[in-house]
Amino acid sequence: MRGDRHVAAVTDASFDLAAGECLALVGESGCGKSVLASALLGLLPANAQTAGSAVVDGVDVLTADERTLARTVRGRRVGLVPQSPAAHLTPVRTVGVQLTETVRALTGARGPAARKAARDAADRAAFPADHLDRYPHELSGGLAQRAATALALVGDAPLLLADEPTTGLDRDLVEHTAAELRRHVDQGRALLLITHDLAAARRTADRVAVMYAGRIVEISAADDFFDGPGPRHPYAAGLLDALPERGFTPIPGMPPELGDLPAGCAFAARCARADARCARLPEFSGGVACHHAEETERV
Ligand SMILES: Nc1ncnc2c1ncn2[C@@H]1O[C@H](COP(=O)(O)OP(=O)(O)OP(=O)(O)O)[C@@H](O)[C@H]1O
Ligand code: NI
Repeated sequence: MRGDRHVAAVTDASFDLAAGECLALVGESGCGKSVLASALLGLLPANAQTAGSAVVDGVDVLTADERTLARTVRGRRVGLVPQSPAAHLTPVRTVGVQLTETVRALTGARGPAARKAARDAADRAAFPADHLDRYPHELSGGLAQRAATALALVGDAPLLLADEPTTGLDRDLVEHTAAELRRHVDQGRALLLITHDLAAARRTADRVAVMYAGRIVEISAADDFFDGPGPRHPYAAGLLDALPERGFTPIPGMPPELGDLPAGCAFAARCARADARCARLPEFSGGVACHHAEETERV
């Protein structure tokens, strides 16, 4: 940022994701989820500084040059399911034409072969073939979502990245989108699902990663997280308790400014269990970053 100031948008994030697995990345607005996703697509702003590595199917996307990213990563190794399909699709071209263009760009196929590959991608995303000649504004929200997913599937990328794919959709459509994303996982793709919607995460994910103030503070199996024994990090427990069906109890206070983080645990100021140890940054170990995780009952 201007002057010498900087924002630690994502710090020490470490996780792996296997084929056929879905990891849900959850956390409050501004905690760094989308920045992490942008890093995996090589789409960080030009002034961003990175360290470490993020290997997707053999390519380190943090150090790869623009040409490598454009030719081998975006669409080919990582398929993006966008947050707002209506804004992602080109308004002046039909879905079929957009799909065919994407096939050409990613596979080099031409003519009938390209059109067949476009129809196949539509089919895999459950987009109806008789709607391929429609323009985006002629589609319902659900069909626009499937059209955008079809575009993400064209390059047969082993990793799908979905940033808030269910935001703004009504309940039926959320269920539907979650089920369809899960189907792609069951067919062998890896899915990083970024979401505010814990219900959608529960429906789709094998594991849950909770992010707070730029750090992953807990990673656990979705079954453990949602159904018991429950989250181990007090922040993760707070997120669950804030759900309407779990008492609607908000976490007191606000997350810290990422440009002005405390030296110790960033959650301590809002945490009922905070004590002197929390002035020191907790190590991430055994799936959780909290000084209290080992010695007490799960919260
Ligand atoms: N180019 C940038 N310059 C300065 N700060 C940035 C930049 N990009 C992101 N940030 C900051 O990084 C932080 C993380 O943003 P990010 O968009 O990843 O949050 P998020 O978890 O995706 O939130 P949301 O749930 O609202 O989408 C925010 O505090 C944001 O202001
Ligand atoms: Ni975001």
